[in-house]
Amino acid sequence: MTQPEQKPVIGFSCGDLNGIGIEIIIKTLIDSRLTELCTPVVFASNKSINFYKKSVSDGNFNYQAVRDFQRLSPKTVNVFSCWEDEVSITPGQLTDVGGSYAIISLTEAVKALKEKQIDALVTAPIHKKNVQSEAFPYTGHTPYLKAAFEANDVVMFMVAENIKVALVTEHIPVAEVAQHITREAIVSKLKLMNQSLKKDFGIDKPKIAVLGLNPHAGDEGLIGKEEEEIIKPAIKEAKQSDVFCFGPYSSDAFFARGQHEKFDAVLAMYHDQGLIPFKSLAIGEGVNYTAGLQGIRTSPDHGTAFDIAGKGKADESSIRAALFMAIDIFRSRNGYADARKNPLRKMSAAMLARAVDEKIEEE
Ligand SMILES: NC(=O)C1=CN([C@@H]2O[C@H](COP(=O)(O)OP(=O)(O)OC[C@H]3O[C@@H](n4cnc5c(N)ncnc54)[C@H](O)[C@@H]3O)[C@@H](O)[C@H]2O)C=CC1
Ligand SMILES: NCC(=O)COP(=O)(O)O
Repeated sequence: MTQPEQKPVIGFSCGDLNGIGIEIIIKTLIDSRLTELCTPVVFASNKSINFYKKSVSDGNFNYQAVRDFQRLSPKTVNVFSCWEDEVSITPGQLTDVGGSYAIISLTEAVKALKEKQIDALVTAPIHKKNVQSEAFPYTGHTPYLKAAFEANDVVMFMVAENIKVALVTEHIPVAEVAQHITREAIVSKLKLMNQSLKKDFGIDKPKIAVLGLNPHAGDEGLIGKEEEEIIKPAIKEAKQSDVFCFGPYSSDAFFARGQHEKFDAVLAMYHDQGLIPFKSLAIGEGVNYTAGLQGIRTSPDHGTAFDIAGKGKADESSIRAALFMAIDIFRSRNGYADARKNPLRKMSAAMLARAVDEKIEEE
């Protein structure tokens, strides 16, 4: 892996072979100026890259194929060959092949992230259904990464310039949401958000809003008890752990009235409660970040988009934002560590004034 002051090595997993993943990766990395900021490594195969090169208007995408991280070129895009097989690529179709090669790419990339061969990983979208297997029983990248890194907890953090939204529950049926809203889960997500906002986004004293679960945040217990019995006590507990958090707020008007602008981030109770306002306000430039993980993983905020796959119509703005965010977080984490290397630097002037010099006995 690179030294902090050098440019980071950023891996890309290719996502579903029949989705828009490889197309948006090519559309992003075709801009050769990016190699001044990072060394990109795409986990895929030459043939799959060549297949999608055609759907990019000028098709003029240069790369070098590698099988050894020692041979990465810092001057061009590197394609790390994960398979040599002849694979049938059928854009727009939900096939086992599309899913299984997505997982080959992802597992190879995550291995590289864990072994610090790459500094951060940008994942292109997978289809949740066709990746299911005994080896991959996960409803997405987030739970897979949590298991791969043996993390106690992680939080799905949707991040854009103008809005940051994290989720308590992710990909579970709506019928099961309420039973997963627990005090422990909320406190854990709040602590992870707080830590991530400081360490990854450089916000010293983050201010977090917590949404309610029920209409009108339960209307003082009339329309559901979760706010009174679970969410308010969780906010109180998190505050005692130095998390500057407030709520629960009624979610229906929260974003429409611009309340999110008064906070550094918002914790939503379930997927659509957070992602509908997020995607509407991030206007195509939102990033899905897995906070709480030792490794850095970002992703575009959209899915496989089978309806437009292979047609050259996919917009790469979100995956480009995911790449820039991965680079920023890499820098921010290193800066955070550096700034705290010497605790003396954190001492206030008053503390320094009160400090008494250690007596050094003369020989
Ligand atoms: N990070 C990941 O791996 C993600 C995976 N998914 C998965 O993707 C699959 C399809 O999900 P959907 O709900 O249909 O959402 P989707 O994001 O794939 O598509 C929704 C609509 O947005 C359009 N769209 C999406 N990305 C676009 C882009 N970059 N440029 C232009 N148009 C774009 C699509 O054409 C479609 O009309 C599901 O299996 C879902 O679970 C969804 C979100 C993230
Ligand atoms: N709605 C976000 C999504 O589907 C991505 O999930 P994950 O793959 O990042 O866990």
